[in-house]
Amino acid sequence: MTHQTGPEGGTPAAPAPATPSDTMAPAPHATPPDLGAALSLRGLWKRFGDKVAVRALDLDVPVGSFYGLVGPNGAGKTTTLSMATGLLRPDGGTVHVRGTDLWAHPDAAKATLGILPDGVRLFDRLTGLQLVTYAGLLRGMDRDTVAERAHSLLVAMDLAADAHTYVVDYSAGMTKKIALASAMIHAPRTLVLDEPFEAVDPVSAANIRDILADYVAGGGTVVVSSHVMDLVQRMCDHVAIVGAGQVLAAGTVDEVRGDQTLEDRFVDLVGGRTRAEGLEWLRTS
Ligand SMILES: Nc1ncnc2c1ncn2[C@@H]1O[C@H](COP(=O)(O)OP(=O)(O)OP(=O)(O)O)[C@@H](O)[C@H]1O
Repeated sequence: MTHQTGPEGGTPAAPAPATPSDTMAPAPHATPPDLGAALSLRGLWKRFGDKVAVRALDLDVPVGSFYGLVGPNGAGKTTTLSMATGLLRPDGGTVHVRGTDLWAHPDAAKATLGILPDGVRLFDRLTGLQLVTYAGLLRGMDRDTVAERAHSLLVAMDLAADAHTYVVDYSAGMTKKIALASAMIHAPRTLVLDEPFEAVDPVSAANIRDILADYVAGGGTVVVSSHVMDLVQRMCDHVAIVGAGQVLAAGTVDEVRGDQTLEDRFVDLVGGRTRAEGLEWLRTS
């Protein structure tokens, strides 16, 4: 269980204290990072101009968990994962990857991570095979191992027939899959995947779920952000619901959802259901 949950499990986490001026003051209840966790975030803050995207966010991802991060649009999921993986420097707070302070020792921490960022451009003038190979060589792997794994990954992602197609000519789903293959080639201990199933067809999604489940069964840790509650409920063993840059609830999926579906729990915590008023003009009959 992550430290955000109360003794009852998936109860809402105490809201991080918003200081009157929204300064990056550490939370008074601050607990030290969990150095045994796959990922331990403490007091993360990120601002974009006047907008506070992430506000004193704490999260612990246990080793060997399949962790879902869910939240409404603009909740701060991508910003959090970007800070947690070394892509975006936090304004405040710390990130520990299995006990290593990521922002103090980025090379050591990042070597153990595989990352599928959201919206980051790939070297799309390479073929799929070249891109995955390049990712392996960049990680310092030898050519024979890279060639062997690249082949296996392309088969697993159902991309073998398009191994020699330029990535720029891939569909959105194919691009997602080749980026995922590139994130996995060095057999990282932790995979952090931002919306890995977006635009991916159902058969490929099921194949990817199997690959990730095997990876977790073998001791790996997966963190995925997703909007698809049903998928998270079926696939993940832990979940954090994020809203307005804070963790609203976190723990095992059963703890967080209680006797509700995860989707109902999500709507309860996040709110925001609106009645479509003023759209009468859309009715055609
Ligand atoms: N580079 C940026 N510049 C300015 N504002 C940003 C930037 N990146 C994110 N934001 C803002 O920070 C907030 C959190 O954005 P973020 O992308 O982290 O949300 P998200 O939970 O991943 O959303 P979604 O589910 O829609 O992908 C949003 O209000 C967004 O507009």
